[in-house]
Amino acid sequence: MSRTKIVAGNWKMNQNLFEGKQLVTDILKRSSNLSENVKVVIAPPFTQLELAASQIKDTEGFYLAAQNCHQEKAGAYTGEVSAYMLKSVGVDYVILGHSERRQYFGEDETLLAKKVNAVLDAEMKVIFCVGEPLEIRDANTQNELVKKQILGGLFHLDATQFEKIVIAYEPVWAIGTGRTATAEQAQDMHAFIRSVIEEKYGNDMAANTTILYGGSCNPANAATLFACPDVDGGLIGGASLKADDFDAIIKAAF
Ligand SMILES: O=C[C@H](O)COP(=O)(O)O
Repeated sequence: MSRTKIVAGNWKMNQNLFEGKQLVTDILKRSSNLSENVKVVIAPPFTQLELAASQIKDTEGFYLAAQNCHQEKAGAYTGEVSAYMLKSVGVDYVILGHSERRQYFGEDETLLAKKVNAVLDAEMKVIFCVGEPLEIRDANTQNELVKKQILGGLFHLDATQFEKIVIAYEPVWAIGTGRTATAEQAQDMHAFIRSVIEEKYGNDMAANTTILYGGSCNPANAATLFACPDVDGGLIGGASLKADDFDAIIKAAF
């Protein structure tokens, strides 16, 4: 088994250019000299990407992600940004399927499958988010929903393409709420996701796919979550906006 551990900071719609520049500087000050088996991914807003790319370019172990992209390469889509454009500013990963995109922008599996293709065509990797809202968790049908999200968004890919996918499990009820999934809940879902991957792509792919946990992850709970055998790091929201907290979470992944 050779899984890459990743700690990714999703800034969401936060930080102007100057605040973001300072945040990257502060993170680099604390978290450089990482071991090679942990990757740190910074996902700032579009406006920050080019600058952040120049700030991290000489620091080993740091990578850049965008938070979304359009599914087409170019055209009359006012206000949109394509994967092809993101690649040209040095983006390595694109986050797709985040529950906020699903909820506020109506993104469904059909659209997400096209976006996944666009990112892979542009030779970047995908951090594909899945996760259930509270009512699904309360009804104990979270496995069915997460399986449907993975099937619809990713299972059209061949094995070579699927190797470029990182999955992030983010229970919607834990995002920005301070209510974290227990280590047991996270482990159960991550193991289930691995079993779903195994059914289609086999044991090696299942064992090698990086699966992140996201949802109110912070310095106090990161080590416990990351100690779960099927949790390979985290997708961090609020705590990624504070350099000290993000650094502590990164160090919990070692
Ligand atoms: O993408 C990140 C997640 O939505 C988690 O956000 P949070 O850490 O603020 O709960």
